[in-house]
Amino acid sequence: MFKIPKHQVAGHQAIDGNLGPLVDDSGRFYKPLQDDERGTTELAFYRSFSSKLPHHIRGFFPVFYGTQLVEASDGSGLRPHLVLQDITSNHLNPSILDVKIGSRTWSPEASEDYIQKALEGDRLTTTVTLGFRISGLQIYESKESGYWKPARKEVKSFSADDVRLVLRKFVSSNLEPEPDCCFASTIYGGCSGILEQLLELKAWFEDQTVYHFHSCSLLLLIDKESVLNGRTVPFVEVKLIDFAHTVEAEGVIDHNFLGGLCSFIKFVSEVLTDSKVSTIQASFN
Ligand SMILES: O=P(O)(O)O[C@@H]1[C@@H](OP(=O)(O)O)[C@H](OP(=O)(O)O)[C@H](O)[C@H](OP(=O)(O)O)[C@H]1OP(=O)(O)O
Ligand SMILES: Nc1ncnc2c1ncn2[C@@H]1O[C@H](COP(=O)(O)OP(=O)(O)O)[C@@H](O)[C@H]1O
Repeated sequence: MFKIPKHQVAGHQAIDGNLGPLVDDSGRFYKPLQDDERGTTELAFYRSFSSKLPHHIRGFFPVFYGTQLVEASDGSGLRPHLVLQDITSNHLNPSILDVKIGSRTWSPEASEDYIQKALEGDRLTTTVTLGFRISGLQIYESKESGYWKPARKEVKSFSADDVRLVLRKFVSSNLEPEPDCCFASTIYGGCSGILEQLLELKAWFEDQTVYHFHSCSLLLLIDKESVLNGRTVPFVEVKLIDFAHTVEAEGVIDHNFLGGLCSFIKFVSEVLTDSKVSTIQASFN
């Protein structure tokens, strides 16, 4: 039984008769293959990536189960879909950030029209200034208030300060008036926290000359309830998604992705450092 994903935060959506991804009850995510070269590019990536990446890096990608003909969400009939691991399955209230990495979201091989359209989006968002932009998000606050899931238009207008605030809210038990960042040390810090995972990815990007990941996103998923429940290992995942513009690197490092990743790491580190300073100050008061 296919359903519209409950926890999708960006990208094309299977609502109002549009073409978008579907999920099933067994933890699989079905992404429709686009008709143009974006579909063939993404399929070629998923078919080849596991043999080209070192073992310790493969876990940063959703598991790929092949393709399947599925009734498309826009009513256009059977269409091949990528069958992927649904990263959100098994989580009742995940908080999710989709962060599109790179100060350039287009591949040099793209058409002039596509480059112009992408450039406009890059300039209007923090992509050019920060080397990344938040593409979408949902943050779970509580049973009473549910999720904060700002509209696409609001997300696109985020400034650098808005990004800082979002990164604070992501690891807080409250969103207003001032996020408390009480989960920062467990979720951003720690030996399997987000920062450690990003640094592991960065170490690989400093060296890898296999792919250039244009317009690819980091999907950060956390489950604050797992921290509250005192799980020894809280649920914190970092995944890479969207390879519709990923091309072979031809022996050159992906400086576009690497630069954006370093910039994003700096933003996350600052939230962690500030939260430690606040904890120390509070202990003196
Ligand atoms: O036109 P938009 O604004 O919806 O652009 C889409 C992007 O949305 P965003 O600008 O980040 O909100 C969208 O980005 P997200 O996945 O939402 O981060 C994709 O980049 C999509 O392109 P493609 O299918 O990967 O080629 C983009 O779709 P296409 O227009 O290239 O089909
Ligand atoms: N494997 C996955 N499991 C769960 N959710 C996913 C998965 N891949 C993508 N998503 C969700 O779908 C959104 C859009 O995915 P993406 O691959 O970027 O699509 P598009 O090419 O339409 O931009 C992401 O922001 C995320 O919320």
